Amino acid sequence: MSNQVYLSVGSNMGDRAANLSQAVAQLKQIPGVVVQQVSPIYQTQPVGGVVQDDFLNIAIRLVTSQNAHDLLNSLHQIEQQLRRKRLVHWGPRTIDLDILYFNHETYHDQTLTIPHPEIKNRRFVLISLLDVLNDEQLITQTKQQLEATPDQNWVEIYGNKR
Ligand SMILES: Nc1ncnc2c1ncn2[C@@H]1O[C@H](COP(=O)(O)OP(=O)(O)OP(=O)(O)O)[C@@H](O)[C@H]1O
Ligand SMILES: Nc1nc2c(c(=O)[nH]1)N=C(CO)CN2
Repeated sequence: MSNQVYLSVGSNMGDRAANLSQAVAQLKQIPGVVVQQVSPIYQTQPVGGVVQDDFLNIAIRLVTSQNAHDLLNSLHQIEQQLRRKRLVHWGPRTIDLDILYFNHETYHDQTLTIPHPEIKNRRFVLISLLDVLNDEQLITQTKQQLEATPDQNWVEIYGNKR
């Protein structure tokens, strides 16, 4: 379980809170994954210009023995099980699971970019990530990114469910 990973999870279709909790439950079932912390749920204004319903978003801290590509495949399986359909880029979705950080690695190929390139552009990611980070370097960096982000979309606590 040597890899420290942070995820962002979002839903804006159907029973959004149920979608998030099912995604967390399914993450816990993946062999070689231990979920360590889940942020509060945030209700967030859609980022990116597509007119669509508000999202619920969470961030997750986990450790895994899987490599990044195997973890991404596992996340895609969860998305398929929750019947995500990819129709519109940055558009509505029952569930979306993004890898934000994988250790302190940087990586890019056709299927995977780490760190996720949109982190600093998304307040909902920065705010939820700060709830689960336990890495001083990333906490400092994330606070700086939050102060500097041009994203002005609202982000509010949705509830106490985890
Ligand atoms: N860090 C990453 N986490 C998750 N997916 C990634 C990552 N880097 C690249 N991808 C790739 O992005 C592809 C498209 O993802 P997706 O359809 O979820 O994009 P999106 O949710 O519309 O946009 P965004 O990734 O900016 O949130 C995935 O199939 C995956 O291969
Ligand atoms: N508020 C919010 N906006 C988004 C989100 C999201 O999860 N939350 N995901 C997107 C594409 O992944 C695009 N825009």
